[in-house]
Amino acid sequence: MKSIMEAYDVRYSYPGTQAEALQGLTMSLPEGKKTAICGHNGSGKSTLFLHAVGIHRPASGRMHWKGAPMSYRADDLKKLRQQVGLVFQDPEQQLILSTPYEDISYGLRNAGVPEHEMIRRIQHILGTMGLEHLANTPIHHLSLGQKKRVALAGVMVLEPELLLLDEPTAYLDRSSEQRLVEELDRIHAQGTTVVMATHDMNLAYAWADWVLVMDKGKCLLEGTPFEVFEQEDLILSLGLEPPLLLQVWSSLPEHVRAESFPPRSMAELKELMKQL
Ligand SMILES: Nc1ncnc2c1ncn2[C@@H]1O[C@H](COP(=O)(O)OP(=O)(O)OP(=O)(O)O)[C@@H](O)[C@H]1O
Repeated sequence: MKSIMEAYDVRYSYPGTQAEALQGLTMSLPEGKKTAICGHNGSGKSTLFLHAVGIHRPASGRMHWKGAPMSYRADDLKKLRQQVGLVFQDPEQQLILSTPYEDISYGLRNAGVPEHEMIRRIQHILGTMGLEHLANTPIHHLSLGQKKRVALAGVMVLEPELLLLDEPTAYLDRSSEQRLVEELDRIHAQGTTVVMATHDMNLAYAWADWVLVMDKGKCLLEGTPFEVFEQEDLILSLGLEPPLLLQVWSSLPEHVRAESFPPRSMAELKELMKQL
């Protein structure tokens, strides 16, 4: 599997702290896939993302982008941040201007995109993300789900090759979550590598092609969702909840499991249940 970004033995401590947030992190993100990075609070997921866009720099070890060591020169970082988009967990940290239209145009303006091209790209992203009617609404009037979509639009308008999302579904209701996941699938289908950090094992299992599990600033496990989550004892020992679909699957009779694949959705589980 070709990787788009790698970390090699990366160590990092926040200024003024003793403890290391990344403690020799080695991992790779597969190109063209949907990857979920799981881990409990403080395992280092956000710190990894901040390294991925060059906001933080390893104290030791290396980050690689597309097979080459990352360069921290200002112009290279500017280029990197157009190719690697990061959506923060809290949209308030990301949305700085007063309306979605202005906010989405900010990155394009910074990137020096000509005015006519800027207008075309903003109209396109507002349309594809169903945000046209909110374009000139004050951001503080938007719901959390709407703010998260605007923050995503502001990153996607730069057409990154790698999209990183930190807890994109946190605090969203079921329908807003569904809508966001559909949006991510659409973005992925158009060729973007998509990576989300999440606490939601059910979502990671159902959505991802590839899963990384982090603990104490290291990557402990990686593989397909089934390969990772079938290691139930390890998942539990890391304080994570095994996905519900797999818990139900493992309680099905041996003969049903022997003749089928583990379900990735409720619909697939219901089909299996008919065999009982
Ligand atoms: N700005 C900061 N200053 C000091 N320490 C920090 C800072 N941000 C994170 N840390 C510490 O670094 C470690 C890794 O935190 P990080 O936010 O990367 O984890 P995370 O897996 O993203 O957690 P969460 O799921 O809660 O977002 C934690 O011990 C955390 O307390």
